[in-house]
Amino acid sequence: MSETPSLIATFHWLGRRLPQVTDALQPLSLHAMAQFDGRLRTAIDGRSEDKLFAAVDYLLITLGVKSPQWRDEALAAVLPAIGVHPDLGGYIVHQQTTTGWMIEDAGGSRHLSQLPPGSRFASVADASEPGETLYRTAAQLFKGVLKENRRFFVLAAIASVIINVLALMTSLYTMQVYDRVIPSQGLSTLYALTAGVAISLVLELVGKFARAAILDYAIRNMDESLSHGIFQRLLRIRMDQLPSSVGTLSGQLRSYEMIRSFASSVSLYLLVDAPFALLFLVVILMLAGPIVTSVPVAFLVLALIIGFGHRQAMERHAKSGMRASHRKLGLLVETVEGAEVIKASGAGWRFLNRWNELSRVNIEEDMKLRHLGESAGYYAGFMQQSAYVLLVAVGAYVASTSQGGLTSGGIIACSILSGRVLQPVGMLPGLMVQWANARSAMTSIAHLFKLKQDNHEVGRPMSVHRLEGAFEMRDLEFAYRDQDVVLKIESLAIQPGERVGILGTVGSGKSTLLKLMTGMYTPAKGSISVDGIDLQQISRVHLSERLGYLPQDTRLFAGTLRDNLLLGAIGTTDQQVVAACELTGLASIVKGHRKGFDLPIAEGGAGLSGGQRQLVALTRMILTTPDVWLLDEPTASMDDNSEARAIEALRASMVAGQTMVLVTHKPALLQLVDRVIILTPNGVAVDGPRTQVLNQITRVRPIREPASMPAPRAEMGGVA
Ligand SMILES: Nc1ncnc2c1ncn2[C@@H]1O[C@H](COP(=O)(O)OP(=O)(O)OP(=O)(O)O)[C@@H](O)[C@H]1O
Repeated sequence: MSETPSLIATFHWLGRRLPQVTDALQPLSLHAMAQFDGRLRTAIDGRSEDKLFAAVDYLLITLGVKSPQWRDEALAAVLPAIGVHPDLGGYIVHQQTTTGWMIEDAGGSRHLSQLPPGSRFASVADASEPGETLYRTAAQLFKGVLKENRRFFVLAAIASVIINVLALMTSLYTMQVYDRVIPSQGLSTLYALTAGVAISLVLELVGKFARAAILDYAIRNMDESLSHGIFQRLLRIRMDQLPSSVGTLSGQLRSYEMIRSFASSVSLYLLVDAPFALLFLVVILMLAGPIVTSVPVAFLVLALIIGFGHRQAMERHAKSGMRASHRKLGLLVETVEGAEVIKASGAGWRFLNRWNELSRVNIEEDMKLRHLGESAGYYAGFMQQSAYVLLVAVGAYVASTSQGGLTSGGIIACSILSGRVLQPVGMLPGLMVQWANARSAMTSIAHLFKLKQDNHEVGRPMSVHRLEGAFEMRDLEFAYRDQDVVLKIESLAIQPGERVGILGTVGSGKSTLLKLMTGMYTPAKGSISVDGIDLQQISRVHLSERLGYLPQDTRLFAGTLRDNLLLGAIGTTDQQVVAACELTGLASIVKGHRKGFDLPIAEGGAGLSGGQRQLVALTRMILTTPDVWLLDEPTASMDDNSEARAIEALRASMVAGQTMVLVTHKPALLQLVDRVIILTPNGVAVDGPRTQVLNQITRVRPIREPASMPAPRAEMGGVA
């Protein structure tokens, strides 16, 4: 087994790549990646093949493969599989072909006539059992995460029993001192009792620390799993299901913090002690009889009634307060994003008015919630004090009127225990405010979980490793959420290898058609398929990999230029990045900046011009080497020179036989296509070979011919 760092690198690549290959798998957490790395290094340093396979077993099990089976040969029936060679490292076997195997390793995808001898193989096909690791509802997620951590709660409950039993000692000690030590002046008994109670106090303290540490650990675990689960759900929401308000959506996601703060609140820890109120009541009953016990019982019931009486109002205010705060967040996002337009149009005052109105509602609801919490708190305090006084009074009455029964030590012990019974009630108001917030946060998150996901209701999405690009649409209708139909297509077929240009007036549905072809949106009616398979049946991850989509509004993300170019790419080498940048002309921007590829890019791509952003997006797309190219106005913000270069870059990057669909208003781009479709909201108006359609348009109104309009190239495929 070699010790080269590149051997480790092949396994690191495998760790990053595998979750994407079978998309039902969970991505590897940083912690798991570190564990995997540690095991790998031990195996490689010790030159132990067994340990190497054990390390890869760890990776597979972490990713959801129940019991990895290693074989000496790859079986076509159980692909995809991973191959491990002790010297060459890890790779993925995707497909068996008539002449060999399609494999993928850190260097990219390749065809091999035979798999490297000495490799062993384990299938990862079983790992994508649907619904195994993904929760369908928010409630399932919360329950699942609680279940995963239940052993910690059992330990915390055991610690609670010990703590509460030890807590009895103080009251019993007091009783013994009053009833035995003082009357008999037994100092040695006092010393022994005091030593005993001191030990029990220390043990109680230790127990409390231990319980807090256990719960802390459990809550941290739950926190990680919940935030992971919620964000993962967000990433899987189908595009046409996403709420139109970014603010509301981010508010809904952020509201998860409320649940966390509820789950980690100190009062919740103390609530664990609540069931022990029953134990204390039993002890009071044994010490002082039913009349005295009725006092804490009556106050406990009364406090609970008052507390829960406040609950409904609290939840109502929490809900409307949260709604206002989500809308405030939405307004904030919109204002920051549109600051330039707001300033230029002098509309600041409108936004300020809306902000003030939302703030007013938000503050009012918060105040009401706080007042309710405070008043419930005052009542609880009043109950505790009254219970104490009444217990002493009733105890004294019972002691005075009955013979040989209750002693003064017994009364003091009972009053201490009664305080313990009512202690959780004092926590109730604060807890209820947090509960009200957590409940409305739960409702928000439940809404998020109700939105349909990619591959909705498809039991096992299909894996595709290559797309021919034959699209077919039948009786297609599409409407954005709760709106009118914006696109109708009775019948449209695109053959593999065709290069199609889509023209049409503003708002005629060109971009919408392209979005539907990506499979990110689903039609309200009718069907859309690629290579004979309904788009929704194909795994979203596989579609994203094989289907290149360049949207009209190019979005870049905070980070460096390199981060943006490599977004989602794995195994792309620096040479490939440089070559793609040379091709599109992005290289001149890189060379012109002191930081080169590390050029910082701010949120949303600020720092680059519109045309530069498009160049980055185009280069990114070229680097992903898709099978099908869906381009929406790829050069809309470019000047003529940049556009000409972008056209050449596209021409050079598209392989013969690949399908391309291009939406454009720019005649120059039409040189890339050999078929033109003119779209209207009511469907396809014109469809035919480029020259014929352009001539037809020119007869109606003159159109500028593309600057250079070469004859359709052989590899562009035939025209319809
Ligand atoms: N996210 C959206 N939510 C609601 N309606 C939308 C959305 N996007 C587009 N529309 C509507 O759908 C219709 C078609 O829009 P689309 O963007 O597909 O047109 P287009 O032909 O690409 O226009 P353009 O040439 O201006 O880019 C328009 O009437 C538009 O108002």
